[in-house]
Amino acid sequence: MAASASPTLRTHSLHNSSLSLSSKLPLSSHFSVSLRQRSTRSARPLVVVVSAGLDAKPTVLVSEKLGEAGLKLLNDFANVDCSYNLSPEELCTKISLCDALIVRSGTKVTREVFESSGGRLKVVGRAGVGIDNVDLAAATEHGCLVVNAPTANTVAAAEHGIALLAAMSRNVAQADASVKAGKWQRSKYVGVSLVGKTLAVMGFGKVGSEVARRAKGLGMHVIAHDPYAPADRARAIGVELVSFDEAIATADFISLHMPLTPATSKILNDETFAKMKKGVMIVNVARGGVIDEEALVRALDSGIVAQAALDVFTEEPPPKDSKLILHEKVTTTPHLGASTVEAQEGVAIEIAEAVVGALKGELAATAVNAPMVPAEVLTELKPYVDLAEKLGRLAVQLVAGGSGVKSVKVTYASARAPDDLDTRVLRAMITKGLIEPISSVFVNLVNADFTAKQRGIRITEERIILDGSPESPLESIQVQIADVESKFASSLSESGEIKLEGRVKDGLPHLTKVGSFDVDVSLEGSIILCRQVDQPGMIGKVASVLGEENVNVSFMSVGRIAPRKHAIMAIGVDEQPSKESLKKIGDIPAIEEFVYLKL
Ligand SMILES: NC(=O)C1=CN([C@@H]2O[C@H](COP(=O)(O)OP(=O)(O)OC[C@H]3O[C@@H](n4cnc5c(N)ncnc54)[C@H](O)[C@@H]3O)[C@@H](O)[C@H]2O)C=CC1
Ligand SMILES: O=C(O)C(=O)COP(=O)(O)O
Repeated sequence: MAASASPTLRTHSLHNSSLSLSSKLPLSSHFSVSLRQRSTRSARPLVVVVSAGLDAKPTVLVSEKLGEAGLKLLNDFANVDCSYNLSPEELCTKISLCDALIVRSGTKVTREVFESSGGRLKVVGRAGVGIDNVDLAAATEHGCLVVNAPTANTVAAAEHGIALLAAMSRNVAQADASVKAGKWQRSKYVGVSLVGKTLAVMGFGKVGSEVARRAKGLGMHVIAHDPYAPADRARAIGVELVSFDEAIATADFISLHMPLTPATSKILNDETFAKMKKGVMIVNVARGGVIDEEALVRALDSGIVAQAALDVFTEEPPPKDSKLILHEKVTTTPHLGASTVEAQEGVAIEIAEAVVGALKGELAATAVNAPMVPAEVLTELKPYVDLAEKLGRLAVQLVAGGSGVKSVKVTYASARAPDDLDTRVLRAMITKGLIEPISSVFVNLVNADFTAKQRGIRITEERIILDGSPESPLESIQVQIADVESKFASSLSESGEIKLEGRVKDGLPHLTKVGSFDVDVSLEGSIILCRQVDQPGMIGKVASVLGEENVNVSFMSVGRIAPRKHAIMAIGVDEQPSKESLKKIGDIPAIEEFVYLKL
């Protein structure tokens, strides 16, 4: 066995993962960005994704118009069904035949869609930024990864914001309609200048900062409000970050660029309009729901808001008789922010690559409902990911029928500083190993914590901080299941939990401890664990039973507490022995108990 660094007595509890995944994972695009910003190890952090486990060509349903370049990428890999304008019922019917779904903002991917998929839907790709039309909690619960294309339409949306700002300040839409109606009303459509005016950018993310940059070029004084934006990024382009109240009270123009979340829903309402400068002008290319539309009509009527230019609406398309749409001080476009030729090609490629990659089980850079793990961290953890799943798989098979798994403790021994070892992937894989052998649930990184919680399994994690070299991320992983009976009593620790420990040796996962016995078994194929009276000839006896049935033994290892007392023999087998052979092993007089475990 590899010499392990000696543990110090310092142990500390990491965190209790019994929280549901959905409550911990990003529920809005801004959250996923902030996670990304936290990563210091990689410029482009990635996410481990679902392996779709597809034998045949997968089917991808594209429910809204997607750029040709993206369709080509999809067609090279999958059967692509482009069905636009599906009713909710038609979508629910089709989805059970699809492995992936690609949408824009016009398709509502509701809980019913995930339920109707019968577990086949593995990835939803949003060809754009906003994922407010996708029920993320339902996606997570169904183990479905949601990816978006967060960058390719940023400039298009920013340019549209500027276009609306300029058009609105000079009454372009109203004047155009008037000329077309045969009028020539030069004095009616005198506008206001942008130069020297204060623009408040609400939401200083990708689009907001591009709008700010362009507005600076127009000679505007730009301030921004964004509780999560780093001040240095704002400073770098000469923008001051201010409070919400200060932004709306000092602005001549307000441009909205935040995601629609519970916190931003109707953030412009009667109360906040009342705090604005009389005559303020408002641009919205974010989401209709961030404005209370009825309150906006009142603010337009009272003159608080001089004009509004809106690309997005609470209901799309809005009702034809909407007072807001028909208001003479309102300029509208039908959600065109992302609709440039260039942006649509870019978005289509970005989403097609993400969806194909996810279906292949590769890493996804733009997952919005799974933890982000930088690529190099993942590469390093790969053998430990295998080890984690296999330990979970073995541990749960040791549980005697009838005793439900409730409490699992995972202990990581490592010389790395706690902040330098991200265990979310390992925890998810242990959960997968624990749950999949005893259920029909497909567990992945997206739904692992949620599934564990749903099944009442509380997983706690602990770290043992080792002295020694932090070169390797982990020395060992230990999985303990408390308050259960074991099929194999020798797997119980002194305090009565099922306890397994594993290590990575030469890049391969090994089982290194069962209960209090040291063993050394490479974790592949299947394993027979026997407890026997430690005496000569035992290995030969078991091997000959297996040999008679032509079951290939890949390795054997014996661990004992003291010579000539009890020993545990771990035998790796390539084929599954018959019941008769297993019985014969059990009948060998010195064998006190044994168990057959599949990996
Ligand atoms: N009209 C259209 O066709 C398009 C609309 N969009 C929408 O534009 C919005 C922004 O998109 P991106 O800039 O790409 O997203 P982003 O995630 O890069 O930026 C959003 C910013 O809003 C901030 N934010 C979150 N909560 C906030 C709050 N309560 N107050 C102020 N700021 C808050 C976040 O910290 C983040 O910096 C999204 O709603 C997106 O759906 C994006 C592209 C096209
Ligand atoms: O990317 C976004 O958030 C958008 O709003 C663009 O929507 P669309 O893809 O044009 O339906």
